[in-house]
Amino acid sequence: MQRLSRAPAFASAQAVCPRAIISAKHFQRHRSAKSGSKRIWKEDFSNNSNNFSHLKPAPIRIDSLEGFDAPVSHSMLKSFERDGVNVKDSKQLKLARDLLMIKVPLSAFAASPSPYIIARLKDIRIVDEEARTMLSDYVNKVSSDSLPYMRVSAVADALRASKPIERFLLPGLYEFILSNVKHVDDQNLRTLMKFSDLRIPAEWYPGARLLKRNIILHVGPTNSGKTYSALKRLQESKSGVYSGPLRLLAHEVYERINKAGTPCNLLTGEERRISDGVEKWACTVEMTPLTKEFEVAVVDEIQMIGDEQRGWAWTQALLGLQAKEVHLCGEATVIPLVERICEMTGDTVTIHHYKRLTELVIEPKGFQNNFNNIRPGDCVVTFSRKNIFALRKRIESVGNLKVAVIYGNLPPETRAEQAKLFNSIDSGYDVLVASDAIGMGLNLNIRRIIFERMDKFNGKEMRPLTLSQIKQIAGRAGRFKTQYERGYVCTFNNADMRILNQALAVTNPLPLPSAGLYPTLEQMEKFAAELPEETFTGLLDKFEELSRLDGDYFLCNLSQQKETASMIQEIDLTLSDRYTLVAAPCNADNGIISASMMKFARAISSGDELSLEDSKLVFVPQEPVKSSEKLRELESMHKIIVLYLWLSFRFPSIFTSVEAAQHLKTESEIMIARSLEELNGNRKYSRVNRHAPKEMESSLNQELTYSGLDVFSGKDAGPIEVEKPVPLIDNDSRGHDVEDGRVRPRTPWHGAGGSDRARETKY
Ligand SMILES: Nc1ncnc2c1ncn2[C@@H]1O[C@H](COP(=O)(O)OP(=O)(O)OP(=O)(O)O)[C@@H](O)[C@H]1O
Repeated sequence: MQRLSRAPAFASAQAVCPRAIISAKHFQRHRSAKSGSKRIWKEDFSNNSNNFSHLKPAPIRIDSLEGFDAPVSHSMLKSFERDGVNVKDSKQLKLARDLLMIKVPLSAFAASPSPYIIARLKDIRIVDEEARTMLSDYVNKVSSDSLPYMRVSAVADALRASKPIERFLLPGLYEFILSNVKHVDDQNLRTLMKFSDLRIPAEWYPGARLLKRNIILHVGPTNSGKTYSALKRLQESKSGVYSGPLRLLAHEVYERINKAGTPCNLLTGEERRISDGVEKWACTVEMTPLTKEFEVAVVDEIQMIGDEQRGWAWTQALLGLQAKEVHLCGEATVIPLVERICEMTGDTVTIHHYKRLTELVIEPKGFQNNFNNIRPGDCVVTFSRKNIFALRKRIESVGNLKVAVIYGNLPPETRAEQAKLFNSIDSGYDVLVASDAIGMGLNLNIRRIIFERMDKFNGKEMRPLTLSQIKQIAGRAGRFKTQYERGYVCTFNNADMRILNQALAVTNPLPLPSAGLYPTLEQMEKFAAELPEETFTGLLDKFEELSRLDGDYFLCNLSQQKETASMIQEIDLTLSDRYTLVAAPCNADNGIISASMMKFARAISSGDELSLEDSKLVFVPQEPVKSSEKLRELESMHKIIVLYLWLSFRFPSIFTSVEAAQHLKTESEIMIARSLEELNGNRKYSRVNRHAPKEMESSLNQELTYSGLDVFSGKDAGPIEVEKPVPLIDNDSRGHDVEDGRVRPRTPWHGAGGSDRARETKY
């Protein structure tokens, strides 16, 4: 692997930086001499946490406040009144509430900094007393809302969105240090911070900025006809594009438009049906064409702009689509965010509100843990694959009912097939057992949604469902113009009914605080040129650490990309290849899929053609499989084929056997469907008898508190009385804290690279 040499970064930092010379204005105290050891550092912080007890929210400054349109609970209002807050002033109230929210995490950030923060400060030669002072001063500045680049509202929004708070506070801390500490000054670091500056993403799309766009927001609950109206405009237009979250939805629109007699192209990660001169497009949102001009664009499920992993694709579509009329369909929680973004881009915003077309009723008694209560048209929602099969077995054993299943790991085609079986009166299928994969993209004739549980494993821990998830899933019951126009919803366990009642009573859920971003290839190339020795994972880490964002944006979680990057690190590839490969649909936790990814990456590295047959990675059995484990393997085979197809569009000279791959894909889908039919779960369903989730810090809890509702008491349920929220008066638009940062911190990863080297260097 070709490498460019450079001096050890930290050594250069030591050479350049003199010891602490702290600006007299901001930092009166100097760090104690000769106390640089880690041990002393740790003791200093742990033993002196009381030193930070003076950290109190500063007095409210009305002139710096932002709009606030949410209700608060009576008890909170009373407590603010006692503290002298004029609760009739929405701005004062918002700041008081945000300050209350950030007080403890901010104090903790300064008083007990994590080893990560300590290490970052040490990197820039700030340790011990100086570091302690720095953190304390920074936190005081933040809580007095006087730093233009780190506002109280932004910190509170980050907390509400469960963002890692220290990650959020770090770029601001760097900025604060560089504007106040003279010894931290480094050209290389300034350059790195410049290339990772993500504060004005609207500028990345000059084509769209040249247009006067009208953004039409269609907001409302599920089943309210939002997408129907937007698609009508698309159909009437001369040229237009639909961007949806799922391959299934892109296919549906593609077929609908073609059926109506207008030719339409299809563009998804792994499928392209494109003809010259065709002016209508249906795409998955990541594939949205941003260089073509359209009359009308429709972006579906716009609330996914806040999705931790995929949010960037919606942001890119919103900022970059070149269409005079851009229709966004989704939840009302996006309104303030879209308005703020459009204020920046200069686009006009028109909002259309929708109401549910059908009635949704909460069954007061719930399901009462009785399988004899299952009826045709019911959909039981649970979140583990094993539970799905166990429940199917149990339901089929109790009554004379046949159960279809839908879960995320199934190919979209199989999910659509199962939905069709469930919807059809003649298929013999009566009941559906499904995961939250039913929340989007499927037309389902559901009479009643029954939540088997209200929490879900997120890869690390069990987390309560978010309000948006509960509403999205519950809203699937009762579909317009089907036999079940009135929908019902309940839970398996009585204890969960309280959460369901509360969640569905919320009419003003927490607004989405920010939109996702992802570094562009150009940004990564420039950034990498400064760090030619760095691995791709290291580059992503450092980009994440240094990137500065306006409060309306967040950097998407790059952990999946980093996992793939680490996996293929030893393979000789260009930066651009790596950038492409880390975005591939690849689950690094799945052994078979990651082994395939390695083989594919090696083929790209060598430049040798690789057919799917020759790769010997995929084996599709000729008979249905009989166990859940074997089915899982078959599902993985399908994913490898999809990965191959995905790569075939990006590296067409390497992955050439597209037709054979498509054929294998269809074969595997057929075999998965047949296996599903014959598979008899071998796990017995055991009823989970739990009370409502205990985590009082949960995101749902926060959302409910925000909405002025009482949160889980842990008591057994039944319908509850909902406290009436107190509406507030003002609804100002939020200002932007965009500023031209001029100061950057020194970091230890100093590279000597020029910008042209990134292309030459193999990463
Ligand atoms: N005016 C209408 N005439 C006929 N059918 C309609 C009309 N409006 C909506 N529908 C049908 O009602 C169903 C729900 O509409 P649509 O998919 O647009 O809802 P939505 O608000 O986008 O919610 P979801 O998130 O569930 O997609 C669809 O089957 C749609 O075809």
